[in-house]
Amino acid sequence: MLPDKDGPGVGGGHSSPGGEDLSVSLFREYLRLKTVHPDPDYGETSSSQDADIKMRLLDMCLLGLLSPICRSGTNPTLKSILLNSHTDVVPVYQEHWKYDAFSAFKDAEGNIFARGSQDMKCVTIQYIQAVRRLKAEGRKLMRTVHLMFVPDEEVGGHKGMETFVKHPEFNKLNIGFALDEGLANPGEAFTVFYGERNPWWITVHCPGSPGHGSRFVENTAAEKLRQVINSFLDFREKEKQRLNTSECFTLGDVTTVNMTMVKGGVAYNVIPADMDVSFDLRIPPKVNLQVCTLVCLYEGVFHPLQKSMNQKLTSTAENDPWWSAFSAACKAMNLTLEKEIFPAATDSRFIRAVGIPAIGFSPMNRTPILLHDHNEYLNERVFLKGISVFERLISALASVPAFPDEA
Ligand SMILES: CSCC[C@H](NC(C)=O)C(=O)O
Ligand SMILES: [Zn+2]
Ligand SMILES: [Zn+2]
Repeated sequence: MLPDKDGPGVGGGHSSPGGEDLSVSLFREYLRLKTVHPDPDYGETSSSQDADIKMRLLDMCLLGLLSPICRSGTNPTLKSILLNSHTDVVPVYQEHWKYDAFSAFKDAEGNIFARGSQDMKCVTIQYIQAVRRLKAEGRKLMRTVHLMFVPDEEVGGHKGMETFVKHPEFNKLNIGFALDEGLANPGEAFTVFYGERNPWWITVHCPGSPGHGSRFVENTAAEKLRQVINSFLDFREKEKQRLNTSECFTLGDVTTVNMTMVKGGVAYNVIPADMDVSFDLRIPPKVNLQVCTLVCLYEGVFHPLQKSMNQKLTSTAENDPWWSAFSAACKAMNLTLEKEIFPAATDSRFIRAVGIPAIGFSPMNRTPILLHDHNEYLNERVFLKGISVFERLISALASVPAFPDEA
């Protein structure tokens, strides 16, 4: 995917014969690669080489490719900066799209429509182009910068970042601070995420007495199922009220509960011996997870598919060196930041879990949140501004002075 030195180049006002900025052309080219679940084609994303950036493929997982790329710093013993992005995208309902979701169609306003335009192929190309611009300008970076392109984030990261953070190769990168994906902001401000809610995907099994569909059988599975559904949905209603009645709350501050699957039954006239109901819960980092576990156990046997217990937050204290470099660079660019807890789950949770501070940040203001939605798009001007934003941020983060224990 990465073009050669003679390829599209660093953009920044340089345009292709069609008059399009070269970075935009590269972005659209990347959007056309079908790295879409359930059968993402990761092949092309990792096939090319780049003369500016040293690239290594690590094929340690069964399905995916993990590709750390490094731009060496002048002091390689210092902790490095990780710019992480996932290469996979979620499926589309093509019939609901105005344009082919993998054509990267650009309309007259410069809106580029494609799956992944917000989540998160924009950020991948912005990182690459920002690092190249720094290189082209001859800027020396004190700390090494690693770009990592990981697979399978959209299906839980098991064959991607979850595995990679435990691998010795990850350790060798000596990462001190990471950037990963965030969300668009419809207003003027930019949202930054310093933590995430814990995803719990649980199935409650409701066994009961079977019998003929014409009788009043006691203790049926459906009665148990109803109790379970009622208590989960009652809690959902309370949390929804809490969100709607407090101005200071965002989605990341409350627990969401959604019933997402129900299974059971074999025939109209046979009372089933069991029924299953599944929920997607997202629990804020400050909620006591032990209590949640007890509540769930009280409801019945449950089999968690996802049950993240990681409650680590990244410091946004004024005196934190990483945050202070990040926020000062944003201030210098007159960007207003809104700090939030990420409502869903990203690879940042695995990075934070191994003790590395991570900030979720996709520089997309004046943009509706359309990740996983129909007609996902990003405007080319917003995209291009993001490259300049990352250029300043990367430079600031790579210049964070050595800590006493790094000397
Ligand atoms: C829990 S693993 C699935 C990850 C997915 N991430 C996003 C950003 O949509 C989610 O939160 O559902
Ligand atoms: Zn994403
Ligand atoms: Zn996603």
